[in-house]
Amino acid sequence: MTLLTATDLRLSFGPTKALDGASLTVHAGEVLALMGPSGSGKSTLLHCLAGILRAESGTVTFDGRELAAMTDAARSELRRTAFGFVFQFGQLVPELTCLENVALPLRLSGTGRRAAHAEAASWLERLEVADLAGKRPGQVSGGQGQRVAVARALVTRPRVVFADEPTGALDSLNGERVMQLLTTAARDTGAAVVLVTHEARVAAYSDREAIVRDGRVREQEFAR
Ligand SMILES: Nc1ncnc2c1ncn2[C@@H]1O[C@H](COP(=O)(O)OP(=O)(O)OP(=O)(O)O)[C@@H](O)[C@H]1O
Repeated sequence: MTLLTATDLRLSFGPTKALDGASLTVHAGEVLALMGPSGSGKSTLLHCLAGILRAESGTVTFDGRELAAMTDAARSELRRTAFGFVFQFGQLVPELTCLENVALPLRLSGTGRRAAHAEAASWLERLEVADLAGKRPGQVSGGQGQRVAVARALVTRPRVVFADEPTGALDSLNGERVMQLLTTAARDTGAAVVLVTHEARVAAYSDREAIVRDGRVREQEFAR
């Protein structure tokens, strides 16, 4: 089932054509890796798909709704409820404990403190970092922080998780483990994952690879 579609996206930053007619389809529940050379437009495409950036032309449709036609409030609501995000670093709130960080998206959606904390604790356990619940992000390692970030991205049971170089700051062992945990949890909950990476061993966890070159999606391959 088609979940998210980008059609003929174009977006320039000054003279740089970051997207130059990019089209892509994301199917429900699949893990899709966006690969390609540095500067080819992968992050820009991810941000347009997630409704963070708006293309100058072209359309992005999620579940039959065109993002650009939605009000800002509706788009924010969609990002909060249907989308999860994992970035390379810096996405955890430093003043909050790991448990509070994971509970935050639920609290913002109106879930009570006790229920949000219970759900967050179960996600920390799933990501094998239950022992970090009371620690602040500054007190945990990079790999542990990314596990907490994955828990936070999945706690609302989103339809899509957008991950931009989620293992980019980790060594290969930690990176592989984070990818295993992310893809297993996403498959368990039925979330699709759109993943930007330049590492083949990270892309190996995907169902499908799309190659971005010069602001376009050149190939979409079924990896395995
Ligand atoms: N905010 C911005 N302002 C100016 N130029 C930008 C901006 N964002 C992206 N670009 C430019 O647009 C092009 C595409 O960038 P993008 O980050 O999407 O590429 P990428 O494929 O994700 O690269 P990398 O693999 O190095 O992260 C690059 O030439 C980049 O320098």
